[in-house]
Amino acid sequence: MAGDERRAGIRERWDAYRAEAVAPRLLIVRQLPHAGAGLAAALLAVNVLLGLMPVLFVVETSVLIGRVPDAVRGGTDSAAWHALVTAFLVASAAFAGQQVLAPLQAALGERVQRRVDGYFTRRLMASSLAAVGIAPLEDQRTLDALREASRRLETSWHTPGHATAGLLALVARYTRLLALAVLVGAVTAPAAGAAILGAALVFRYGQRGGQRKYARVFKEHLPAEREAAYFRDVATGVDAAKEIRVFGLVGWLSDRYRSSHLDSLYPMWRARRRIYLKPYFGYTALGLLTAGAVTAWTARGAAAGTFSLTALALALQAAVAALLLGEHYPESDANTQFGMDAVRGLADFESRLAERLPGDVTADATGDARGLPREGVRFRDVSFRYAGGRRPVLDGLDLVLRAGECTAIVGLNGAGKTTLVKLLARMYEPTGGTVLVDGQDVRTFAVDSWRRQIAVIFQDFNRYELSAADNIALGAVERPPDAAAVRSAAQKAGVAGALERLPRGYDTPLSRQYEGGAQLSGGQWQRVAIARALYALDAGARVLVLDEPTAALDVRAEREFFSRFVELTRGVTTLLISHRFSSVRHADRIVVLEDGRVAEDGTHGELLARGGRYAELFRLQAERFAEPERPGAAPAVPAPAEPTEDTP
Ligand SMILES: Nc1ncnc2c1ncn2[C@@H]1O[C@H](COP(=O)(O)OP(=O)(O)OP(=O)(O)O)[C@@H](O)[C@H]1O
Repeated sequence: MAGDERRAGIRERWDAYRAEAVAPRLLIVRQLPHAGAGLAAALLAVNVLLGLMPVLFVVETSVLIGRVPDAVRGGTDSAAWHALVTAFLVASAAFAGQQVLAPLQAALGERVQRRVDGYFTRRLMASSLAAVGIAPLEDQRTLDALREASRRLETSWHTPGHATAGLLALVARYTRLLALAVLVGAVTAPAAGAAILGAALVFRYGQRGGQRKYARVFKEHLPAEREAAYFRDVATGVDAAKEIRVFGLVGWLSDRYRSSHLDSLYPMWRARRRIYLKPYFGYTALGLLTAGAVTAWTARGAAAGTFSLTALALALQAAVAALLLGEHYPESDANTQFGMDAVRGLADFESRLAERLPGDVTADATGDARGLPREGVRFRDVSFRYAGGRRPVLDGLDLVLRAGECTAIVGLNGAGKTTLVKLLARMYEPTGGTVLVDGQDVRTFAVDSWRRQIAVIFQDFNRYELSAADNIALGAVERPPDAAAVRSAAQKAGVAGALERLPRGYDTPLSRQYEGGAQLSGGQWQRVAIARALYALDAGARVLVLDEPTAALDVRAEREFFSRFVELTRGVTTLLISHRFSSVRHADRIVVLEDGRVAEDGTHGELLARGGRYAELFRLQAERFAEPERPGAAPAVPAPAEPTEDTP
């Protein structure tokens, strides 16, 4: 019974060791082909030679010592003297070879590292972009795996490439250890060689196994470290620079950084002492004992006259050099440990993506959506709940977006308006119900084909650090670059003048990070985003989605945009989301979203006449604009941009 338990315990420990130490190493070995067979073979050969050179040095210096008495006796013209010189030259060559090979090992290792990291980065990008929807990229465990995979590449430190080169560098160390142990075994006694090898390996296990345990602790305290990194980034970045100063956050930020940094460091220091310090005494005692025993053995042989001078020098040098190999290998250990974690992170990330998470989008359909919708898009009994969400955001939603019409959606914050857009653009799959395009399930179309029919300006649209022209042309990358279409879209969005006045016109990078780059205002950026959507329309998109398209525009610019809205969206199926009722009233139809479904539906006039939710919200906003802030004071905000004949 006790034997069974012991066996089960050993098996369990072996399984854990295999999962933690063996499997990741095999993963790294599998990266080798990405370094190129020739380069990997060259580095392997250099490492073998680099392992053998110090052994040759030990042998030749021992031979040299052994030849000294005869050479001294024979004089400088004797054969013994020439033999001494030959041993000296070979030892020097071995030493010089080591000096030449070490930088070569570093240079080839760096090439291996760069190639493997290049491959790894491409694979990481491809895997991230392979997610058809965005649900997997919002899952916490998937994100953690992605962070683990990308963190090392961001810092270019302990990357998968470093791990691959580090693993090959171990060949040099172990070749040397093995050869030295063989020498001790051959010269002193096989048992002495085995003892030296065993002691060095136990020492190594203490070092490398300690590193593994330390990496485990490091991972456990990653959240505190991540928090510290966040505070550091906020303090050193430009995004929060204004608020930090205005709210006087400088001292607070430094304190928070310091406390979270120390929170992550203290337990690691404690763990380091526990993992390395105590066992260190045990390993050192074992090393000293082994070295003492082998030395005594060798000395006894020498005293008995069974050892030549060469053998004595060889045995002592080899034993000491072998025992020293039980140390930490700076060129390998941290690199393999943390680089392996990155490789494992990518493997985990890819397998998480392969699992279908709730809300994930299927991409196997091949239907062609070109030219659709001709009749309209229908949300039929659609429900949606975010992964981990407590309540559904959409709950049995029935809504038709008629082709060629503009439908506006209004609703309170969090009503699910943007979620509806994300379902339309197939960022998620509904958890219930169906989205139909001209009566056909949207899932029967190839995702790309359907997305090409949609031009969206998201509320949190992207500001690409690219030229102004590229920022607009990204609306339809499948179309060959068309400068005239870019200018026309900018013109329609009312931003052409501002872009032409930039230092290099449309070629100006829209970021101060680049030389000659320019920074646009919030409103100008929004117009660039509108231009991007209009460019997509020009390229053939049939559905225009505007999620708060004028939130950053001044009143006059908003008015100007909507005065041309009908002309810009003629014949286009448009979905407009806005909290500004002065914008919404331009729509052919207005839908009020509440509790995950349509609460009201009609034209502006109809909804006002009904006196329901829309009328209530409209009135609230109109009063906000119409009422002076203080009795007798002028209105703080300009009056609504549109005529107010319908305003009660
Ligand atoms: N990625 C997400 N994961 C989990 N919950 C989310 C996610 N995105 C939005 N939600 C939640 O879904 C609800 C609806 O959000 P949505 O952005 O669709 O609202 P909205 O009507 O567009 O709001 P607003 O008017 O403030 O822009 C909110 O309660 C929000 O917290």
